[in-house]
Amino acid sequence: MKAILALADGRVFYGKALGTPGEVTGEVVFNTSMTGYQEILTDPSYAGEIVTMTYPLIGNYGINLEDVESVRPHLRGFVVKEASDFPSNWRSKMSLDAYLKENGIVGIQGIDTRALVRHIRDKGAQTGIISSVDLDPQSLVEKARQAPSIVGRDLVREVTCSQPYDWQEGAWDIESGYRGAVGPAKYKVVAYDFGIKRNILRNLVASGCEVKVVPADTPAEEVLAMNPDGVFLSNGPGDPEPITYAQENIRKILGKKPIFGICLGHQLLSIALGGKTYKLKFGHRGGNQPVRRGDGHDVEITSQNHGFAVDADSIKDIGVVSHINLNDNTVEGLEHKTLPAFSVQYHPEASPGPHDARYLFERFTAMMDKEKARKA
Ligand SMILES: NC(=O)CC[C@H](N)C(=O)O
Repeated sequence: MKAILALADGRVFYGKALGTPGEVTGEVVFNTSMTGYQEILTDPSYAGEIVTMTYPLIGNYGINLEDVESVRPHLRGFVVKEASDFPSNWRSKMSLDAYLKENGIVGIQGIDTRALVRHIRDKGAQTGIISSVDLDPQSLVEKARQAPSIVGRDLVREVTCSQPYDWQEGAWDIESGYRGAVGPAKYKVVAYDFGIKRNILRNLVASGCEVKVVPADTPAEEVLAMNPDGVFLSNGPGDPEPITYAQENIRKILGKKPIFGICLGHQLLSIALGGKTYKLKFGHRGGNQPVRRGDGHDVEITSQNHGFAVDADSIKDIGVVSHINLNDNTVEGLEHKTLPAFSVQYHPEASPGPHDARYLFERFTAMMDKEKARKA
């Protein structure tokens, strides 16, 4: 079945339908990871986005039931050069195409993804449309132009949980799968779910935390009444600016409990501190983003997925920029100058991606230890 990907600026790509036939609009972005497509599909941060994989063959190890970051795929559409019809892996349960169909995700394959990515890098990420039901390029470009932009929209409400819940799953092991906690929990953590990835929760459990996940709009008073040792701010989709309720809650928790934020959580913490965010030209999405730690020569290779960033100047009076992206010198981490609060723009839980930054979970537990000792 034929399919078309059309961009709002008029560029059109002709390919074949992948997954569910239909039509979707979203912000067209690209991810340079060579593997990890299951984690990418199920990362709620991709809500509202049409994700293009730059690696040319996707789906070759199939779909298993374990490598998921949430219950279902959240991205709007999926673009690949070639989807493998012959997955091969001991854990594989179905093909990529079957999984996309089962979850109602519209995709396209067989287009020149290199040309698409060069176009996005030159012109910037923009709204696009995938369709296998309307094959008129002009009509599709027009629909892409009419579709809502990702800027200024609250996408968090679409992905956050509706009720609080406890999380118990820990790290994965090749022999036994996901394990529970390794010993009795030392820390009580409340995690704000702005679109949380499961591997963050697993890392918290593996670091000795008992975790309660709460909906994105849970009032700070309720969180403080649970008397946690620390509060975690999760990743999530879209523009951080319109998520004002979260910024207000963070302001109320700041200084009362240690805070650790990842990605959207980092952006929300920065805004809560008086900082500003802006939209990057085409974002950072992939598993090999180089990040410099501190002022020295320590470099981490990191997993990233973000289209917005924190303006360095806007936070210089309240925070120290702890990490910098070496590709474009953008802010990748922030530490409050006086209060126990820090955050990173990238993904230390590394799902998918390298594990260089796992130490940040220990930094959080060390911060909670210090606070406990100070209050004892
Ligand atoms: N992974 C994330 O949390 C992404 C944060 C935000 N939605 C951005 O695109 O910048």
